[in-house]
Formats: sequence, structure tokens, C-alpha cells
Amino acid sequence: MDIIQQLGIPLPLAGGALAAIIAIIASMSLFGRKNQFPVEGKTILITGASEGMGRAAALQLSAKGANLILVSRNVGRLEEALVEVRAAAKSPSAQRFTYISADVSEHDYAARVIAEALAWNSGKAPDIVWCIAGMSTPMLWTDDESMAATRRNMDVNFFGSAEMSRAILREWLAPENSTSPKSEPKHIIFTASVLALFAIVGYGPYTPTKWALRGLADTLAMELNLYPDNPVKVHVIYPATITSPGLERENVTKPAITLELEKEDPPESPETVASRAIAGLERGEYNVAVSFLGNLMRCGIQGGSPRNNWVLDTLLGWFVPIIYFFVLRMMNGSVRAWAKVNGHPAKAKAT
Ligand SMILES: NC(=O)C1=CN([C@@H]2O[C@H](COP(=O)(O)OP(=O)(O)OC[C@H]3O[C@@H](n4cnc5c(N)ncnc54)[C@H](OP(=O)(O)O)[C@@H]3O)[C@@H](O)[C@H]2O)C=CC1
Ligand SMILES: CCCCCCCCCCCCCCCC(=O)[C@@H](N)CO
Repeated sequence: MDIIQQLGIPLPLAGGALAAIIAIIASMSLFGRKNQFPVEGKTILITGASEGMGRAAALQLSAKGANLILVSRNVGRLEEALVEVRAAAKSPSAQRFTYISADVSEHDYAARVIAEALAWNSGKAPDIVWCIAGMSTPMLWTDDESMAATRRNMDVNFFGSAEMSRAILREWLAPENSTSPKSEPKHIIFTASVLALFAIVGYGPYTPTKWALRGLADTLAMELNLYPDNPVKVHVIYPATITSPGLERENVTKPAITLELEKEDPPESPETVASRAIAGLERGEYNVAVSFLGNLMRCGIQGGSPRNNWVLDTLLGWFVPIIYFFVLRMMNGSVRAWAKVNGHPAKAKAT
């Protein structure tokens, strides 16, 4: 205690950090028992499967024995991904792979994709659907392009996943597809971002699209209780910065101050993010964070979301506000300091 005080670390912060570390270590071992996300022999449809995190997830699920349906727009890239996914297969003779080209921002695209998936799979629906397709065009909210960018981000990130979840749930939840409460659940997985847990300057067109996904997922998590004979589990993944082709694209429009604040959180490879996401799904988590900071952010904003672990999430959730006292002072301080050095953003941009 004395040492901590001598170092000048506030006592609640030290206590919070300690509790956080214990909670995360404990949650790793507590949930490590039964695989809640078995994929061998299952058919998984992934949107955004040709690049970045989606491609990495497809490769890893292929190595675990899943059949895969890859969805994105560019056929050339889909074909390349399909070759890699096939090469990664656990049992090449038993597993089946295909792709469907679709633009997830198009109205009603998902009904067509699910119909094609069923036709390929002898009338059987995919067992797991993972919506990963997404985009981001960060910029300041008063920039000329920001409203058009917001609509585009909403169409791809929110409606792209919303339409897919609705199309597959209409299939899974149909009365003729009832099984029994004890049968293995289907899984619908959304991909948000840590920005849906903690928003920062410069992501106005993007962050709301990921918060919207979280709102939809929480709604569905409760609504699915209406169908005990059609068990389906909902999950949301919250990656932080991923070193993907998408990151290179978004950095073209990213404000300098946004880049600066993001440095607080180290980038991860698509492979790391995919494997941590899959590990979280295997532990049976609802909100899946893929880093230590992500887990703190997750516990800091639980609201009415289903809990991964009531005790640990609650304990951790009590300490995060104390951490935010310091983090928010630091972050807002950095933004004000940037304004002081660079002047009005419009003028800073012109020079
Ligand atoms: N990169 C990051 O730092 C972070 C990303 N995320 C989220 O994680 C997910 C994966 O990101 P990341 O690995 O960077 O992805 P990439 O941007 O690298 O790849 C995106 C994938 O989605 C496909 N896609 C994009 N737009 C559409 C569309 N309109 N219709 C169909 N498919 C589309 C792309 O293929 P094609 O172009 O051929 O259609 C590609 O396969 C996204 O939802 C993203 O928002 C979350 C946190 C951080
Ligand atoms: C208790 C919690 C402490 C919080 C510390 C905050 C550190 C700042 C993290 C900002 C990370 C932003 C990642 C953006 C990822 C993304 O979604 C985009 N790249 C996609 O466009």
C-alpha cells in the first residue's frame, strides 16, 4: 500500500487495475471448459470474407473443419480467398467451400444470398452466420463529405448486417425448422468495434453504425427467447485497430488527431483478432472483446446486455468509471492541446 502511494498511483486506480487483472485471468480459466462454438462439420457463412479479419476467420474455421460460404463483392479476391481457405481445410475430402458475390449495402441482398446458400447446401441453411463486412471513412463531423459518408457507412455496416441477420433468422426461426430446445444452437455473429464501447474524435460517420449493431444485437438476444424450439445464440465482436487492407483505406481520410489518440491502443493482425474472437465464441461469450483494453471498455458499458459472467463483469464494471476519470481527462486534454497547436481544424487542413 505504502509503495503504491509513494509512487503516486491513486489507490482506487491500483485496486481497480488489480481487480481487472484477477477478473480477466479468472474468466479465462472459468470459461475454458466446454467448447460452446463447435464448428467441425458445420456450414458457416461469412460476409467480408475475402480480406482482413473476415478472411483470417474463414481460414481458421476451415482449419477447424467447417464448410464455408464466403461473401463479398469482388469475385477475383473471393476466388483467391477460396483457394487459401480450401488449402487450410482440416479434412479436405469432407469439407465443402464456395463463394457468393454480393454487395451488402444493397436493399434485400441477403434474401438472395441465403437462397443461393440453401441451393448450394441441398436445402439446408448455414448453421452459423458471421457478419464481418464493414468499412470506415473517418473525418470530422463538419467536413463536406461527412453526411454522405455516414449514410454509406450505415448502409454497409449496419444495414449490411441487419438484413443478413433478418434473412437468416427468418429461415432458422420458421416453425417448420423447429427442432428442440436441447439441439445445438445456431449462431448469428455481428462485428462491431471498440468504438461502440468508447467513442473518439473523428469517427462520426462510423461509430454510430457500430452502436446501432449493438442495439440490434441486445434486442435480438431478448427476442430469441420467443423461440425455445429454434435455439439461436447472438454474439457481438469488438475489435480495436486491425492491420488490414481496410485500415490502409480508412487512414486516407483519418484526421491527424484521431491517429494520435489511437496510438493508445496497439494494432493487432487480422489473424490475432480472428483467433481471439473465435476463442471468445468458444467460451460462449455474448459481447466478445479481443484485448485487455477492449475487455475494460466492454465492462464499462454493459447496460442491458447479456453478461459473459455476472460476477466478474460486475466487479470489473465497478472499477472502469475510476479509470475513465483519468482516461477522459487525458484524451480531452490531448484534443485541446492539438487545437492549441494547430488552430481551427479548417485552417489546419488548408495548410
Ligand atoms: N480495421 C480496423 O481497424 C477495424 C475494423 N473493424 C471492423 O471489422 C470488420 C473487418 O474489418 P477489416 O478486417 O478491416 O476489413 P477489410 O476492410 O480489410 O475487408 C473488408 C471485407 O468486407 C468486404 N466488403 C466491404 N464492403 C462490402 C460490401 N459493400 N458488400 C460486401 N462485402 C463488402 C470486402 O470485400 P469487397 O471489397 O470485395 O466487397 C472485404 O472482404 C469490419 O466490420 C470493420 O468495420 C472493427 C474494428 C477495427
Ligand atoms: C477503460 C478503457 C480505457 C480506454 C482507453 C482508450 C484508448 C483509445 C482507443 C481507441 C481505439 C480506436 C480503435 C478504432 C478501431 C476501429 O474501429 C477503426 N479503425 C475502424 O475504422
